[in-house]
Amino acid sequence: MTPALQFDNITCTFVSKDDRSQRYTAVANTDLAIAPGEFVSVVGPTGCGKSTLLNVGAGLLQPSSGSVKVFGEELKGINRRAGYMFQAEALMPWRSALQNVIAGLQYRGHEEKAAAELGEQWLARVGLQGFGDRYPHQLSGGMRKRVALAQTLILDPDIILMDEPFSALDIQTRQLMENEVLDLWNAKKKAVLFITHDLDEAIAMSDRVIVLAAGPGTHPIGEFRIDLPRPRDVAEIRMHPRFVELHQQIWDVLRDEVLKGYQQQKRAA
Ligand SMILES: Nc1ncnc2c1ncn2[C@@H]1O[C@H](COP(=O)(O)OP(=O)(O)OP(=O)(O)O)[C@@H](O)[C@H]1O
Repeated sequence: MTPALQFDNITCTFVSKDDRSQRYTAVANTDLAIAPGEFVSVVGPTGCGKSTLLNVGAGLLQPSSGSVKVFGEELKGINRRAGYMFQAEALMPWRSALQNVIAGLQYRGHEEKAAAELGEQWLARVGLQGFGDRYPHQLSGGMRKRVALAQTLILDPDIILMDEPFSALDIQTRQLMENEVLDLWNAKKKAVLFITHDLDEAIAMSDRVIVLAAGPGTHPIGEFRIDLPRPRDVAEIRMHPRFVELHQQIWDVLRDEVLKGYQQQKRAA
């Protein structure tokens, strides 16, 4: 089957922050393929290159070498078949929740009334019925994330790219959001590339977990199929004996990389 998103031998180098005459290789020779409908998480130590990889998949960053294919076609420019959700707040503070949700439809030239109707449906789907006229500052952090989720999914992307979308939330809200994402994903089965440094979150959500090495030159060093039953409740699945087993196996690979990443950050500080 043609992958929804395929990274072929991706390398990304940047001008080094410490010495501008040097280049820093963030990602090196990375291959990764995500099947249509597959939920793949990428975990790795802080600063290893997870976001860099996601930005390459989004078409926001041109790799130094290698190529990205989207449903078999070479990606040039922005990945229009993908929707994104980033860690940082992405809502426009001057727009109401509804106007934020339908922003992408408006940019694509959809008719206003139909867009607003669909927007209301999506607000209801993420549990925000009746909140459409609130502005971002009038919503809690969890509600703002729900608006951002609706804003991404309303465009019905074939690929969803998420970069630690819930890391700023408290644990209960986070688990609620994770379950909501899983429910929505279960209903439509899109390809998901989910970046996180939280191994529990990665296992609970995914079909497959990829472990990246500490930088420089990060690349996948482990790949684990998550053969846990679905549908899953992210809080309950953590008690499953197979979850504990998988966690142990993946942590065995990830632990050393996290330690290396930590040492590097200490040296850089
Ligand atoms: N535009 C850039 N210019 C220079 N260096 C960069 C640039 N973007 C990323 N880097 C460097 O590349 C490395 C990887 O960064 P990246 O943000 O991809 O890591 P990450 O794994 O997502 O980190 P975190 O887990 O902290 O979010 C870091 O050392 C970062 O400083």
